[in-house]
Amino acid sequence: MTAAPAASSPSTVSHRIAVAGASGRMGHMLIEAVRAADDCQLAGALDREGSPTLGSDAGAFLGFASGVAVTADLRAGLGGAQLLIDFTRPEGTMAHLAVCRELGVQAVIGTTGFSEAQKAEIAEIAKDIAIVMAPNMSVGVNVTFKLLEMAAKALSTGYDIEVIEAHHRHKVDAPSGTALKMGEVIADALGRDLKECAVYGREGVTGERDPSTIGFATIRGGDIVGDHTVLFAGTGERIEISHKSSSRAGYAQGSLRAVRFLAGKKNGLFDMFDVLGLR
Ligand SMILES: NC(=O)C1=CN([C@@H]2O[C@H](COP(=O)(O)OP(=O)(O)OC[C@H]3O[C@@H](n4cnc5c(N)ncnc54)[C@H](OP(=O)(O)O)[C@@H]3O)[C@@H](O)[C@H]2O)C=CC1
Ligand SMILES: O=C(O)C1=N[C@H](C(=O)O)C[C@H](O)C1
Repeated sequence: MTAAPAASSPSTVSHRIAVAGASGRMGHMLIEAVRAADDCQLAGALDREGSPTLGSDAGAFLGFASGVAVTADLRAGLGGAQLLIDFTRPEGTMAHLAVCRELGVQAVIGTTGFSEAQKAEIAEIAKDIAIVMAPNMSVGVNVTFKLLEMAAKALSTGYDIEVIEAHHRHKVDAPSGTALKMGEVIADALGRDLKECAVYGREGVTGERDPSTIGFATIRGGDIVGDHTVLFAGTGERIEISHKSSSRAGYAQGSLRAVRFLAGKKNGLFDMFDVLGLR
């Protein structure tokens, strides 16, 4: 009888992953998730120039030696990796992607706040390398997008639609990428263009609500991980569809599902609907 290889034996490791924003909230979560996954291996860790973590072991915050030093040298950080997981800022992601393209490294992008021009550039880059990009990697949020599509179609007249989101005090973009995606899903389901019907906050004498609009409200405070509610307000009733994250672990686990989905793919731009089979 042949013994099965140990779960952590090198023969089971198939995904060599670099993590960008290695000292960030998501960077830490991802390094921990990669460490815990039998089929993943940390192959690079990036932080930007000036970061106090440069040169230290990427696992130090967990008290373990990963053998990977945090670097700001993109070619050194990506050289040994098959894939980059990037949760940073749009300008950082764009710089990282340029090197990924050069080296043939795939990418899972969780960063939010891209401009339309940056999104178009990412679609161009995806002609050369395979990319999964999504404003929210959690399974629950992506299922919520599907619920919203169904609700919007069923409640297409007589209901005012408002997207309300709350996040921690450190978040720099608003509305959240997830809230914007919720707006897009609803607008698409209703045959509207979000660019034309979105209302981002209200102040002063606004006049009565235009029923064709989709409103957004943003709350920032404390350590809220991420709450999203879509309100369909009708006459005599309200429907609320909510998702609340109480941990970032779901974003990291979703990212690893995206890593596995990309295995063997040469190019193309995908999202979590592709990864989760929700399209
Ligand atoms: N898709 C999803 O499921 C999720 C997406 N996000 C998104 O991920 C991103 C990061 O979130 P979070 O981890 O909370 O943020 P943090 O601020 O905690 O971490 C960001 C990391 O990126 C680094 N960074 C910032 N700017 C640059 C740059 N120009 N180039 C390279 N690195 C840079 C930071 O370095 P430094 O510390 O030096 O500034 C830090 O290490 C946000 O856009 C957020 O919206 C977050 C959670 C889930
Ligand atoms: O910055 C965050 O924290 C989060 N950002 C993402 C977004 O902008 O939607 C996803 C999640 O809500 C957490």
